[in-house]
Amino acid sequence: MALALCESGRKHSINRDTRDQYFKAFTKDFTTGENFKGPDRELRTVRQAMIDFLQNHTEGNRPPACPALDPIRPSDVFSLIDNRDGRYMAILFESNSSYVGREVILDLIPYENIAVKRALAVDGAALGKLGISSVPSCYLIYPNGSHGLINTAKPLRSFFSSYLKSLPDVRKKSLSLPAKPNEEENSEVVVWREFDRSRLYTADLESGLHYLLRVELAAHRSLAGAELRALKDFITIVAKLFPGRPPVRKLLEMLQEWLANLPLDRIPYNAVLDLVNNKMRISGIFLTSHIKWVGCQGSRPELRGYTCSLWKLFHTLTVEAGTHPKALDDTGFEGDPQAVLQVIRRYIRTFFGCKECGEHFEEMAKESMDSVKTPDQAILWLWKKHNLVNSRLAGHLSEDPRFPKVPWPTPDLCPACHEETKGLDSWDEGQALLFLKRHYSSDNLDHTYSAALGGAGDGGGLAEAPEQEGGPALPEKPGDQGARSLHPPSVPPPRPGLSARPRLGRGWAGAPGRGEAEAAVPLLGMGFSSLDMSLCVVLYVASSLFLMLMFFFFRVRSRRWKARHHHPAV
Ligand SMILES: Cc1cc2nc3c(=O)[nH]c(=O)nc-3n(C[C@H](O)[C@H](O)[C@H](O)COP(=O)(O)OP(=O)(O)OC[C@H]3O[C@@H](n4cnc5c(N)ncnc54)[C@H](O)[C@@H]3O)c2cc1C
Repeated sequence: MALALCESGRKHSINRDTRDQYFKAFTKDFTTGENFKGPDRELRTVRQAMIDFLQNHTEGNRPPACPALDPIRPSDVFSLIDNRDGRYMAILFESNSSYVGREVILDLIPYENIAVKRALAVDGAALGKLGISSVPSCYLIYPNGSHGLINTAKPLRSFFSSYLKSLPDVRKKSLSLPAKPNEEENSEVVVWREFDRSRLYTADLESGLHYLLRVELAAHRSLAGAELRALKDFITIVAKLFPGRPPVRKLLEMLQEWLANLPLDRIPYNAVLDLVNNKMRISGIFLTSHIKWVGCQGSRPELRGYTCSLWKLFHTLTVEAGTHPKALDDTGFEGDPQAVLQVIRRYIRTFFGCKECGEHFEEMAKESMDSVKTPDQAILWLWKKHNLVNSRLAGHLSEDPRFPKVPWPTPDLCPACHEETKGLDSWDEGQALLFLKRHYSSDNLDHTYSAALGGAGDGGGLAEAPEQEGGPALPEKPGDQGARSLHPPSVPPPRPGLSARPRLGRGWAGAPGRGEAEAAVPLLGMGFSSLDMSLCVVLYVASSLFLMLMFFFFRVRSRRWKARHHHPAV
């Protein structure tokens, strides 16, 4: 709860077993706390009691991180306008009994470049001057001195808080990170791409697919058994449901058909890579070999990126399955509402580089994936679990201060999704489902910044070194501290085609060795891949057998003919 953020001394705590006890910050003497006896034990009542307790006890031994919770006078707003301090100043006008102002003040504690105050709607003249006709309302003074009422769809705490958090330059205070050892790395220039949070960017999905197929899978030298089945099923689902551009869809379809018709029970990863790189130079097939994050950009190279794009891909797949019921016909997955989720689950378990993340996901899947009975429930299941992950990771070192982990969609993206029930934020799941179907649909795909579509063989051309702008947020080696579980390896980006295997960080299961990477080098300098060479060997053996058969066939025939010729029937 936000209250805990105010204290640098003891924590206020609630003993839920018996009665609520509160401990003042910086209490030195032994104490059993102060009892609270409210009218009920509802969450809202307890939360408001905590706010009262915090507000009342702060006079003497005030925790330095705790902002003032007492109201200012409405007329003080005018002096705040005159004496601005370069930050945003938000003033919540509310009635005497309202807690919205204090809740928004507490919600914004972890954010910088903004201060929030509250005022009671008692001075009609001042309210009139400010144009306030109803409460609660939020009056905002901008850093440049302009000011006015803000417009939110509903006058609720979550809407005010979300609006204020999303103001330009309002960021989560960053937790101190260990300094990077290399000065040069710090001076890396990252070009920022402006984007619209309400759109889904093709560049993110395609960069994610490139990473998945050419980097994440490359940690597996060869694929057999359960791994191969997990890959086949995942590629089937993606090939049938990926809503992106036709050349990428065609590549996925080709890969899926190849995997589906494979007579072998073990394949080298290089064979997959050859297809992804379109070594056969089939026209109309293309997947970028460049990473270009747009909606998944991080404010630092090690933040966001791949894992963000993976979530977006997964949501897109569940939504496509929910909105195109026939898409999985003839795949063996038709009619199974859990199919997409179960295939995603096996991908995460088998291939996702962040093992710790995979374990968390598996726990959630074990707990409730079986309860999914319709494609719409599958969409909602993934959405809810993603929000659970968001709340678990809020405040984590892997959180990008520019993209705080908050329940999604935020009220500005989907006002209809948010409700307040008994004073607590709640979701309208029907509206959330509609929103998810819109947001993750092909109609919402934005091709801005996506790679120019190359001709045959351009995807992963041999001479092409991939650009890796912003750096992907690589899942990191298992076993490292959770907080640092998504750091990029300190290695150059992979070179698809030529030694196509990336040099991955320690601990990645099956990270390829040098010898294997060299196996992907074109053989005989003639552009033959290992797939081409194995096909040649098979053809060679088959034609030799055929020639030998023909030889014996004609030999036997000519002997019979000779025998008949020398001993004619009488
Ligand atoms: C399956 C999986 C499990 C993970 N588990 C862990 C873990 O245990 N520990 C860890 O440190 N990291 C984990 N990660 C990574 C982590 O969840 C984030 O991807 C990463 O921190 C980057 O966060 P982000 O800000 O880009 O937003 P992300 O959480 O990656 O979200 C990407 C985008 O999806 C949209 N979005 C956000 N929430 C939702 C939602 N509820 N429904 C639909 N769309 C939404 C938003 O547009 C957001 O920008 C996991 C990733 C995946 C794919």
